[in-house]
Amino acid sequence: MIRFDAVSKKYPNGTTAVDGVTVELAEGAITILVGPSGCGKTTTLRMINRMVEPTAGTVSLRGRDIREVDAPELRRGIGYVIQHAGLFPHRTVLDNIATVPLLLGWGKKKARARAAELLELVGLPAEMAKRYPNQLSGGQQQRVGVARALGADPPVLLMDEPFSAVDPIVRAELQTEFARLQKELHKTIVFVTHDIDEAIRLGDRIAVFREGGRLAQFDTPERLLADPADDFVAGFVGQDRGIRRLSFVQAGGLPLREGPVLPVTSPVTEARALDEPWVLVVDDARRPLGWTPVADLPGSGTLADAALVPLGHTFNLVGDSARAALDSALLSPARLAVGVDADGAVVGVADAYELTAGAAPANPTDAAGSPVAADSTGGDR
Ligand SMILES: Nc1ncnc2c1ncn2[C@@H]1O[C@H](COP(=O)(O)OP(=O)(O)OP(=O)(O)O)[C@@H](O)[C@H]1O
Repeated sequence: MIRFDAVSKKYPNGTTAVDGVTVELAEGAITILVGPSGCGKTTTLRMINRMVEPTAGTVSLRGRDIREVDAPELRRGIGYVIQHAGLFPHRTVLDNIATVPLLLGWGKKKARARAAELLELVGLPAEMAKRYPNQLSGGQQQRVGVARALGADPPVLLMDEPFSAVDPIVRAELQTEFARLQKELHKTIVFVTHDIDEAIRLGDRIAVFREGGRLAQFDTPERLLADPADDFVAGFVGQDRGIRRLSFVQAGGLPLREGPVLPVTSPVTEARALDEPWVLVVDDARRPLGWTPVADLPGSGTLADAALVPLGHTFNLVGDSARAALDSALLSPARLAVGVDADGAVVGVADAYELTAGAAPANPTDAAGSPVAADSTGGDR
């Protein structure tokens, strides 16, 4: 656990970068430091590995004041990843990753074996080991940067805007990989970003800083969205926080109704009798085939003769979030989200109003469910 106790940093030029921060960062969790430019995130991060010394207060790691620990010894237990990866250009990928084990005197063979393991861990193919950093894409370089920081298996990882220099698609990939990696590794991670979406996606806890280096709120992503401490935090998390919050509600608890759902073998007369504008046509295993507008149905025959309009997408009651469900409603031609079970069979439908009424309790502390790991519609929470 990393503890900041009334920590301030005033640089010699008079800038107060961090002002009286008291916060406890949990072991084995990802804490995100987020806030506008110049609000003291990097300074705060660097005070953990003594690259910056506080001018007041105490930073402690597992109960020990870090001033009592030799900086090199302290840093051996703390990996550090920065924007643009900061790789050594004249060393191969493998040697870059092996840097810290070599510094620790592991011997070349053991250090390289470890580096090869890490290359695989971060999802890069073995043949990249011999390349030089400039022969990799930005995203690949960042992965190497993460692998290098993990070299000596440090319990703590500091990451300063590690994914900011890549395009949004690669960035999303890196975030997904990083979340997967952390599930395996359970490191204590402190991660700086100015991107609130990244913070919400990756953080177990988020520290929102305001200008002047003060902590505006320290909370779970869900609480931050549901109950921002003040106007600054509300503005920073964005206008659409209500929708984003739905990412933290499991779809399993949403209220669904039977809806206008009929097997493809049903006569068209049955579809008309439902007195609904759209009917969802399903196969014999209740898997959805498509929506059909009742007004366009042929005069006779079965729904097999009906023209089907694509569904948009369904949402899964196991594993998807309420946000995926809402998206499903908004993209549906019938404006009805289709909830399916693990076999893809239709369980029920709901419109956007029904979904959000069921998913967003008035009292934020009642919010149902825990964070949903992955959102099958693209996870863009
Ligand atoms: N070495 C330094 N000397 C003087 N002032 C500094 C120094 N490093 C940072 N600052 C100032 O301290 C404040 C906080 O900087 P810091 O880099 O911690 O902010 P940040 O939130 O990480 O910013 P960004 O998102 O732009 O990277 C800024 O006003 C910055 O100009």
